[in-house]
Amino acid sequence: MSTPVAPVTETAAARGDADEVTFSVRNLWKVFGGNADKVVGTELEKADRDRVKEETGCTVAVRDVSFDVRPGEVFVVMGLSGSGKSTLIRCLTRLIEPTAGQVLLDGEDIGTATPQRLRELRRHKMAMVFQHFGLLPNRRIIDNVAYGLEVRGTPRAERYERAREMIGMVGLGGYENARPGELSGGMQQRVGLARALAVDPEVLLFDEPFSALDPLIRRDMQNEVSRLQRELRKTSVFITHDLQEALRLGDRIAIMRDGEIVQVGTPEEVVGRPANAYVADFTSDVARTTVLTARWLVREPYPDERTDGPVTAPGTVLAEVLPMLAASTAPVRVVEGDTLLGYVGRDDVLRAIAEDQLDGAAAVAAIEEASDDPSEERAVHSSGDTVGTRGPAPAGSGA
Ligand SMILES: Nc1ncnc2c1ncn2[C@@H]1O[C@H](COP(=O)(O)OP(=O)(O)OP(=O)(O)O)[C@@H](O)[C@H]1O
Repeated sequence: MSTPVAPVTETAAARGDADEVTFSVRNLWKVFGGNADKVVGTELEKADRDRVKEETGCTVAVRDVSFDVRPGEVFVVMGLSGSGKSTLIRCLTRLIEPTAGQVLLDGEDIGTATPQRLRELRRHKMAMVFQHFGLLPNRRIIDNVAYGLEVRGTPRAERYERAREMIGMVGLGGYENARPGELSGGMQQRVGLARALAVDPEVLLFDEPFSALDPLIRRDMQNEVSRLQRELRKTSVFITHDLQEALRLGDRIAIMRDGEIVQVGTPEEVVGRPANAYVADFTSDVARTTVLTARWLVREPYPDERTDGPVTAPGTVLAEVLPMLAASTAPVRVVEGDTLLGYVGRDDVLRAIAEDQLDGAAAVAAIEEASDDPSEERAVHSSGDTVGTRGPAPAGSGA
């Protein structure tokens, strides 16, 4: 092929510059109960939650969690109720004191910050959006949005100007003087969002912000967050128990189970190459063609294959690649900027669809079989990143 083909690694696009990190979380633990010191650093560290509870009366809410959040990314933490998501996000700001481990924000150790420094960080660097909005009911919308700036001591005219701007940004222009009780749930959550954005934080923390909203409004709010994210590129940690929400919003998703992170990966990695049977089961209802993109399947051309097919971007989902392939006998050319990454043909997409037809049980069984090798299991847990056995080989590997 005359055009250079960039190496395609599974997470290169999502990872960006791996050296840059906003949040760095290392071996974080939260054990609720008076005997926490009898758990971390003892042989009970490895015991399951029930045994720890039985022997010490403690609840292991977060267990030895490590991950990095990179500047500008939306890092979603997803898990069922009780998996430890809320505890984890609260440990990031020390709203809950971690039992052990380290949280660095831009390299600064949150754990050793003085109460005053912690207040400064919470006021200037981070803002939180809660499930139950947390609005002050007797204050007007504009006062609620300006609240964080008021606490910071920003002059009145300046904070109202900024609040008005943010209210406009979330689509609530005209409601400045209304009270929260006069607004619908979705609108109140927009106020919550405007309030968080008003302080121009470096990091936005979302704790199940849309769980109380009905499905259509919820969808609306997800689109709103996506739009704002495209415009503002705020580093965000987003907690949800809804897989579709995680897939829609996350640049990367961490899946939690019983306090542990079982996989961290892009939506494609989590759906296309689940790290274990639990994740496979979790994602088995997701239509792969709506999540996997051309980048996932891209390959070198076969000998004598036509190379004049339609052009598409690597981020195009397979559901949209399909009609292009139906209209052309040549494979699609996957192009990013000026670089031809490679090709995706009918067979490639058909194979991906065929895998989608595997029933959940078959997929889970295949993964269970693959993860019988204990070294693989260790790899998943030690790196915290995706190390699966399924998925296509990268282009250039001869696959
Ligand atoms: N203050 C607390 N004291 C004792 N146990 C707690 C406390 N807070 C949470 N837990 C326990 O820690 C575990 C993790 O709870 P957490 O609320 O973090 O999970 P979650 O994934 O956010 O669930 P949900 O979505 O239901 O809020 C649960 O077993 C919960 O009962």
